[in-house]
Amino acid sequence: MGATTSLPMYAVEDVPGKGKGLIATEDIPKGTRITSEKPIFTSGEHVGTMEQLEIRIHQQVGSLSKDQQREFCSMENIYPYNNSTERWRGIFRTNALPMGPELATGGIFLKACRINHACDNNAQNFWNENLDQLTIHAVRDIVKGEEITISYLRSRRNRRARQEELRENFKFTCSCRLCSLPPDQSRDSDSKLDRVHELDCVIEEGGVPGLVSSARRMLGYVDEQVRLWNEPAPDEVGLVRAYPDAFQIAIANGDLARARIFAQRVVPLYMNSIGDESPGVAQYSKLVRDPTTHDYYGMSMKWKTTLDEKRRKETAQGQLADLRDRETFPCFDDLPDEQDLDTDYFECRDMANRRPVRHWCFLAEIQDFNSFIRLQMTVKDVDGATLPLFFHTNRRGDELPQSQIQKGYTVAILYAVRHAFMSCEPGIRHENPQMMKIFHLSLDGLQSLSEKVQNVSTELDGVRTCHGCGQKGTSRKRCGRCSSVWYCTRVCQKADWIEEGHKAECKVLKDPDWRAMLRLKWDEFDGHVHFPLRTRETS
Ligand SMILES: C[S@@+](CC[C@H](N)C(=O)[O-])C[C@H]1O[C@@H](n2cnc3c(N)ncnc32)[C@H](O)[C@@H]1O
Repeated sequence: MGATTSLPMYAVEDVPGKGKGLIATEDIPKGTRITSEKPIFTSGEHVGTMEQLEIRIHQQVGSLSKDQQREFCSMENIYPYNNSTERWRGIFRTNALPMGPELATGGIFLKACRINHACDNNAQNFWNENLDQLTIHAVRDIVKGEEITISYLRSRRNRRARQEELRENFKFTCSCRLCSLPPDQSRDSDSKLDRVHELDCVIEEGGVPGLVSSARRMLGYVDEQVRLWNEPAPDEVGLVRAYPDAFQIAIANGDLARARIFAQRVVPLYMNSIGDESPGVAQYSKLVRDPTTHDYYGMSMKWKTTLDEKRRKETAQGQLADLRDRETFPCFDDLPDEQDLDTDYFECRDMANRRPVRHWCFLAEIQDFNSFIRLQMTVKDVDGATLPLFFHTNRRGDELPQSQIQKGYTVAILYAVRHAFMSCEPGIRHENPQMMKIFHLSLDGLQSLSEKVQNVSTELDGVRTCHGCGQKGTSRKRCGRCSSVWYCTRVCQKADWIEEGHKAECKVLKDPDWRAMLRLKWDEFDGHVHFPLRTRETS
């Protein structure tokens, strides 16, 4: 892949209505490097005005060989001119191809500049800074006799926008396959391209902060783009733009498993369109090996996964919630800010009417507390960050019973938001006691318990796992207090109670709030829930 054969696989020929163009002289499979070449001259990097460009081109053309000058002068010029300097500038502006993504520098390439445009191009031009050459790769299979085409457009918009851009910049009306679709198919194609463009704009508008603050929404948009680019058949030119976005969203939120999958999808797409010695292929191959090397890694860990782990799916039917799931049980940094409309958490209305799109719960372990004027705690969150928690309850009797609060217990706050205190210290200001609950277990104990419940309380074909020794069997001996765990023998049960700490867990397992927390459909919001927490299954 990416190799150029010694004989060119194309010929420069007259193409009706387009001047000259490149025609394939053999079948060219997708991914083939059709040509790779150095410019005969460039605009240079810092050309500010037309006059400067004119001077630069005059000097450059003057120093070309006679053959190169002849070739250059035979190129198309769509601009009027009065003298040779203006003519050369016109030829340069008609033909120069970009050397880099910034479009700041353009170059004249004797072969590549002969390639005409098509909106559904079958080849792609790319300035490869590793090779210091411009490459042209086939992005689709090209058959012998077919014209080789690239896209002159910044992005693929609807038919009208494309035609306007081409008329304005290149003075021709495109009649490619996409521009010549029958009206109903053209309408379908336009509405798909309009939607892709609309999604591009929203993703771009969110910028880097949006990758975290609106991660779910952004990934949903990219997912929609991928679906659109796959209809009716995969369009690699579109997909190669979408997957890097998906990678960035996953890595910015700590989801190594998905980030790696997205990086894996980028690599072959880049190989096909820009070649295996391109910086993009090197960059994404490295990210497949270790996605944590990306700059955005660590911005947030709310979707944290290890490389080989599958991200846990939303609470599926019958599946219990996982207290280690960072989306439902976020760390402090991933909570929405009191002042922001974080669309990962809220529907996009105004601040006064923001409505959650799902439920979430902040979990933290109590490190210290006092109730000098108001109840105040210092807590440690799921990421190990320490922060203050202040309670402002105005209704008398709403305060939490002091007996419930102890160092080492875990506090759970529904719909928690970040608050900046007068001292500028970040923390949580809490007002509604119904949104808070203290569990008499450490945070780690609570998280492990949710895992254990998932693993040992469920039965498969009548087979259960003994909570004491871990062996599988069909025993019917169940803890009579919490009814949540099974044992193979009384000996196992006794040992678990005394030695393995089931005594402390049992209290939590019996708690209806705990049971409801595991069974709540956290992703389905149809009104706020509060403590005492009840779901249809637990009430
Ligand atoms: C970079 S040149 C391409 C090579 C050019 N055809 C030649 O003969 O040297 C760009 C110019 O080619 C013509 N051209 C390119 N693509 C075309 C298309 N799809 N339809 C009509 N003219 C096209 C336009 O005049 C455009 O300004």
